[in-house]
Amino acid sequence: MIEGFSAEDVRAAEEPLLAAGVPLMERAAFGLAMRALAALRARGGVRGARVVVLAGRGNNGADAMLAGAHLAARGAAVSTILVAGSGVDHAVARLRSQGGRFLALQDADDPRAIEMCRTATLVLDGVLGTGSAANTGVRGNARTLMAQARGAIASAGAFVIAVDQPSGIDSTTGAVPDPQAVLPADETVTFGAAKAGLLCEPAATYAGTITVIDIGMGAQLTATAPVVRRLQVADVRAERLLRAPRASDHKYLRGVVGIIAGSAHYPGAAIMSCAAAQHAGVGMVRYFGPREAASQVIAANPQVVHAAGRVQAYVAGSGLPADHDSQAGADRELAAQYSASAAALALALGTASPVDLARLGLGEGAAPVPIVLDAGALTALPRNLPAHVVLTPHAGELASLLNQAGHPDVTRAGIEGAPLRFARMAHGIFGGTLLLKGSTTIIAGAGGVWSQNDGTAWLATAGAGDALAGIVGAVLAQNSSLIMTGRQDTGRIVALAAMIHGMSARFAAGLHPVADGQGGRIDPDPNLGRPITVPGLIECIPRAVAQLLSASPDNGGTIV
Ligand SMILES: NC(=O)C1=CN([C@@H]2O[C@H](COP(=O)(O)OP(=O)(O)OC[C@H]3O[C@@H](n4cnc5c(N)ncnc54)[C@H](O)[C@@H]3O)[C@@H](O)[C@H]2O)[C@@H](O)CC1
Ligand SMILES: Nc1ncnc2c1ncn2[C@@H]1O[C@H](COP(=O)(O)OP(=O)(O)O)[C@@H](O)[C@H]1O
Ligand SMILES: [K+]
Repeated sequence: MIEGFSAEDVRAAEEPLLAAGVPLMERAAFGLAMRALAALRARGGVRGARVVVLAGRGNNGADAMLAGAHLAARGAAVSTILVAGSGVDHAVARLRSQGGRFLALQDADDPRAIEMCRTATLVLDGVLGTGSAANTGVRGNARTLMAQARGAIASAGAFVIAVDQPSGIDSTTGAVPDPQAVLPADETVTFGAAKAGLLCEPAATYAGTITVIDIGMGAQLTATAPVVRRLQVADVRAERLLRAPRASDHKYLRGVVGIIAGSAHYPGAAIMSCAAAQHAGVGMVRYFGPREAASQVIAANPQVVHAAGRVQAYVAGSGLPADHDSQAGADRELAAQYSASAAALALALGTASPVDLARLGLGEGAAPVPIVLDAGALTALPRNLPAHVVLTPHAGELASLLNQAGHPDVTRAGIEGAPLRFARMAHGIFGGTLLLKGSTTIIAGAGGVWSQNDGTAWLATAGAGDALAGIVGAVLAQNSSLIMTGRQDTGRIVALAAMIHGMSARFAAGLHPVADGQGGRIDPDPNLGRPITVPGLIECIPRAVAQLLSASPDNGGTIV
């Protein structure tokens, strides 16, 4: 599990250690230097490599310079641009004593600074860390330099390491107030604990891979709730969030999903959602829809059952248009789908009428089960939804929901610029468990906020959301009784679904982890790979599930 804390909480955790004389900065700088050495070794070696340190006047710059001193001691040519004209004295002195050279920036347009960047092998961005008071981005000369240096550093092909965080991001929220002046990093080496902002967009895009350096303050943070968490493969295995079927299982014990999606005019979403749910390992998928749509769904997925009846979770709304009234008025099939979706929501809320129950093929006394509300089911929502009602909007759909809820100024672009903030805001208004789709998926629920980025940008393809809804439905169905009895956090299970979806996409795109030759694994750059289609993604879901199960003690498989 990666936990992301607020800058404030990390600073509070550091305080007693600093007061006790624990050398946090030395440890941070050493850890940073080790990562920098690894990057240099992978790029032709350390001796003679040109390292440029961008150092602000605070402790972030000091970390970068102290790491620079380690690199200089091993033969790298280290040049430091003191972007505020000066830096922490003892760090300047240490680096100077190892032969480091300095440019104290007085003129933001000093051509020598850009020239240094243009020939760099490695850049350490130590302009600003958690000490940035206001959410303004980098200011002053440093701002001008950062904006100009970006192009020069990119043209040099230099490897960029952000020290603690990319300078100018908001450490806690992930906001990037001045994107033109933020240097995109290949790796962020962060100290003590991940900062929450690194796990959230848009900052996450600038952070690259995140390495947390243990500087001995873990114990100080154990009592502090993280702002965000990220589920990892090892967590799924350790917590047994997925289980392989037992010899005694029959299909009803493995979970049944009911899918209320699509129509004869819009069958694609239903086909993909049903297929995704089935590939994620449920015992059965029931399709609730008109006969003509069902025949298309079954032609594509012969195992799907077109008969109402008991399920452990519903998925409603994928492939149904959002403008209910005009659509449903003209189309009886759509009207029937909307009312089935409303009936399933009523069942989840415990307010289903006999008519609702009959529509779902259930008898009196049927118990509430979890439900996913996607696309066309995401309108006119009641408030204070229970956690087992899962909403899966993208930014545009969330903007409409918030507009309807009395926030007319919220826009899609606004949400994309601050997904953590708006996901929490929407969760505060509607309750339930909210999954906000995007390049990083944010899940806000009663148990806290999760941020998953297991996918690839190849996922930005039509139908990927329909597959996600099916996978969420499948894992909810498999965990239905745990969720409904309060023994499992819905958000954690929804984060698992986002993870399965992302991993499947990476497999489909050819982004398989590879062995590093030392018993470890290297994840390839998620921006490489190849185009995917949603059917291709769906074919890879079993492989993702297998990987998540493989090392669990009762399964004994091998890592794929
Ligand atoms: N507290 C500690 O002992 C530790 C701190 N560490 C490092 O220290 C960093 C925090 O250091 P500081 O608190 O000194 O803060 P920073 O180094 O992040 O920045 C503070 C300096 O930047 C300037 N500044 C603030 N906002 C600015 C803006 N918007 N534009 C331009 N300049 C701005 C301020 O004048 C101040 O001098 C962490 O990110 C981490 O890198 C690590 O060494 C671990 C231990
Ligand atoms: N750039 C990206 N990087 C990673 N994942 C993405 C990216 N863009 C979209 N996704 C994911 O792809 C899916 C798209 O869903 P959605 O927007 O509902 O598409 P559709 O309506 O076509 O199915 C979501 O799971 C989203 O998180
Ligand atoms: K920094």
